[in-house]
Amino acid sequence: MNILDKIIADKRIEVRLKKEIIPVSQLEQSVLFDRPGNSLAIALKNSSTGIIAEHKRRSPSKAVINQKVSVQDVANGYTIAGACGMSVLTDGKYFGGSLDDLLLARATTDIPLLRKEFIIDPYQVIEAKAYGADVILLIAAVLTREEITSLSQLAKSLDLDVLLEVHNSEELEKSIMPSIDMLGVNNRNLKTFDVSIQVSKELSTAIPDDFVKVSESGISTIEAIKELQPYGYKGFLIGENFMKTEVPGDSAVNFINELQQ
Ligand SMILES: O=C(O)c1ccccc1NCC(=O)[C@H](O)[C@H](O)COP(=O)(O)O
Repeated sequence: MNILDKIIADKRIEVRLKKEIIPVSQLEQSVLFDRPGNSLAIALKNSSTGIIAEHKRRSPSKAVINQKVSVQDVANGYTIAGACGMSVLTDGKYFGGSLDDLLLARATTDIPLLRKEFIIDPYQVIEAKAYGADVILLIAAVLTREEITSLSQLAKSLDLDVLLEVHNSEELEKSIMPSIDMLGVNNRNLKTFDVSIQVSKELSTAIPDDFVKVSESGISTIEAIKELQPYGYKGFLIGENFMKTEVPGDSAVNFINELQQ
């Protein structure tokens, strides 16, 4: 079993248990449930830099990245840096994240927040809204077209943006639908962990112009972004490059300043 299959198998158990502990009716009572969404797609369209900065403590491909910084400091730093949005990993077992991280980020910043999660069930979309997300991630590699349709339509009904992630042309073809706002090309193969921005370049022409294009993973230089912009990319999801430093917010400030020059 590859790591992605393991993550999804664990996620199915986690979601089944969570539904028994916190029913949907309780999630819907969250004060954040009626909060209007702050669109990441619009922020990216209007930005010349397009950085989506991620909070990521650890990952299957890099055991420990940063266990020391507080999510509030990171959210504050990314906001000061002028990031278009912040991605918050909420998976506990493989990434050391939590829904509390999302809540604390929400309490700290008004910039669009992406719930970075392995979403396989409508319950997790409702949970994302209840904990303050503005955007959900759907990963084409683990969902059928029918699941992508129903999960993305639910998200839209809750005023959440949808970032759909693909890694190859088959995943892209099955995912094109009007309830998707942004198409993210993951430069990391989630089964082998190989990373190459060439993947974003190769898939770019197959992405229809009505979707905001986002390049995800393995981005650590200004040059990589300058290389990807001519392919139509407006968003750049960066995790490890910021989080591996002592003060991720300061690294984001320097990076975004340099990108603007
Ligand atoms: O990062 C991993 O090792 C990973 C492994 C398996 C599934 C997902 C994984 N990462 C999630 C992400 O999409 C990245 O955190 C995100 O794109 C940022 O990537 P990076 O800038 O390379 O940290």
